[in-house]
Amino acid sequence: MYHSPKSREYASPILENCIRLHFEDHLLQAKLRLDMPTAADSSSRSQAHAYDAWNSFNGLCEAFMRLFGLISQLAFISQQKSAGTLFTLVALVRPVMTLVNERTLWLKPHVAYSENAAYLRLQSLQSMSQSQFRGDVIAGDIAGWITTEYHRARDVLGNVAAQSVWSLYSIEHSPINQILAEWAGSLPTMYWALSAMLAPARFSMTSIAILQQYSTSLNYSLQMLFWDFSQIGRSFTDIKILYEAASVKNQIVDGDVAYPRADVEPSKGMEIELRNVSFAYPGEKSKEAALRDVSFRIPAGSLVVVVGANGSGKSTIIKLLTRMYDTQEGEVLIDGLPIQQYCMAGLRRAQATLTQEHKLYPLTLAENIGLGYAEHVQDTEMIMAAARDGGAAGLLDKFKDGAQTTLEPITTAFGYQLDDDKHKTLKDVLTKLEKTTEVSGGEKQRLVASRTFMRFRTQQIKLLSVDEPSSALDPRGEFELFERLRQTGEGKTMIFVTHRFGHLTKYADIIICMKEGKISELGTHKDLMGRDGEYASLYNVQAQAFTESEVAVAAGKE
Ligand SMILES: Nc1ncnc2c1ncn2[C@@H]1O[C@H](COP(=O)(O)OP(=O)(O)OP(=O)(O)O)[C@@H](O)[C@H]1O
Repeated sequence: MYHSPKSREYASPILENCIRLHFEDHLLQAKLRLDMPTAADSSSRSQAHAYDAWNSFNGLCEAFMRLFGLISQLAFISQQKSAGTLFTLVALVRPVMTLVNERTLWLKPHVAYSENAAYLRLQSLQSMSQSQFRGDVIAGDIAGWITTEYHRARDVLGNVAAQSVWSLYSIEHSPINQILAEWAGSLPTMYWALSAMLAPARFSMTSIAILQQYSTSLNYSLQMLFWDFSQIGRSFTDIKILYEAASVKNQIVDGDVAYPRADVEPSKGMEIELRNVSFAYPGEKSKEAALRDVSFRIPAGSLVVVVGANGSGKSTIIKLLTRMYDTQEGEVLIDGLPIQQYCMAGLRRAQATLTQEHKLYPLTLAENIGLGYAEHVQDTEMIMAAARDGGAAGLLDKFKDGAQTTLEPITTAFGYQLDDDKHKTLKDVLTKLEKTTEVSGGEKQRLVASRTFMRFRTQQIKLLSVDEPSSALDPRGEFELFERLRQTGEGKTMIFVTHRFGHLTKYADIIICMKEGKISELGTHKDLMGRDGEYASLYNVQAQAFTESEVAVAAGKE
């Protein structure tokens, strides 16, 4: 059969597409028919991918082609007068030895996982560079802590090999098999040479044949050398890309003025002013900017409540104050100086934020809370006190390992070629390893809130920004959290972004009401209620809900 590489190049993508689409359709239907409990059960969750089908098909074709090639080669050699069956057997010794001695995991159903605490710690810390944690890492100023802990874990790991499980498994522990295989590789040459010596008349072409064999192996060695060099070239490119990534310039440029400034009267709070600020998120598709010509001034130590409809720009104000972004127009002034002039680390050390975007780290509960004050991450007493403030103390008691529990640990476990019926024991092991400890959304919010209370213990906080952190909390939990935050932040500047602002309004010095990226109203509760505008309407909707529920409760009692 004539086989053209060009025709293969053309046909292969078409065939791959057909097979892929066929199996994608098949998998889609298989997944859609699953009910909720079955889908949640990891042992029955389909781990198949449509591209596996193509890979298997491709692999099978290659294997058959190779087998066909081998049979043709063997048939050709055994037909040669000067070679015969004995030579064919001699030529087969090495490939057979290699095949028998090869330790490969690919053909065995297996479950692999790591138990090495230092390795798992390294993986957890590495995962904290992912974008989902960026906000927390920047606001919490814990990049330094992560790096130190990473180096510590690497020292503990020492020389323990961290390659993939497949390469670790295939490493030959004794070199004897390898040496024997090398010798076996020379057997054909020895056969030719010996035969030529015993019957020189029959082997007039012997020397040429040996030379031919040498040239074949030389050719092979050269090809391998070429391949090695191309690999080295690729490695250099990879290293270059790595270095380039590390030297990419941040868009937010650090300032050099230390915060708090020595030339400003000491105060417990931070003075904030926004002057004609307009801001659109980089790459945002919306035609409207998130903030448009926003101006206000918050004296140090004020309690501010920001209200407004979804998407009106409330959270964006907090993001500008933590310098997650810089304004495109207008100015943000902190204690009278543009925010860009301050050294970011100092400015962030003076801030505590609590938002719905904060995440749980893949670390212990103690570290999740303690990282609010990285220097005291080992201080159990302080952590427990912060957990009590955040309403998470009861939660820590719930677990067998208490504060040392890791809720969402990095999992290194995976299974390969496991059949539901045949490999039940391995499947059970995998299910057990994959199990994470589940907590409710409200419990997560309590843990994250405890981290903020831990941060207060640095005694450096001058601004507390709270952005709707209580969506999953029950009403009592939310009320208690806001009360504790308010009391802990007494005297500091506090900004609360919330839709449920009823119980905060009586403490608010300033209420900012946002609408479509602009300030629609600004003043005290009394002022704004008197105006009977946007704020009054939002307030009345809440008040009405309370009144209606009271009427319903009263009606139920009758
Ligand atoms: N990271 C982002 N990238 C692009 N656009 C964003 C981003 N975050 C917010 N926006 C957009 O900016 C506008 C203001 O969003 P913002 O989150 O400040 O509103 P909000 O008043 O806090 O809303 P909510 O009450 O729903 O939390 C919205 O139109 C939103 O879609």
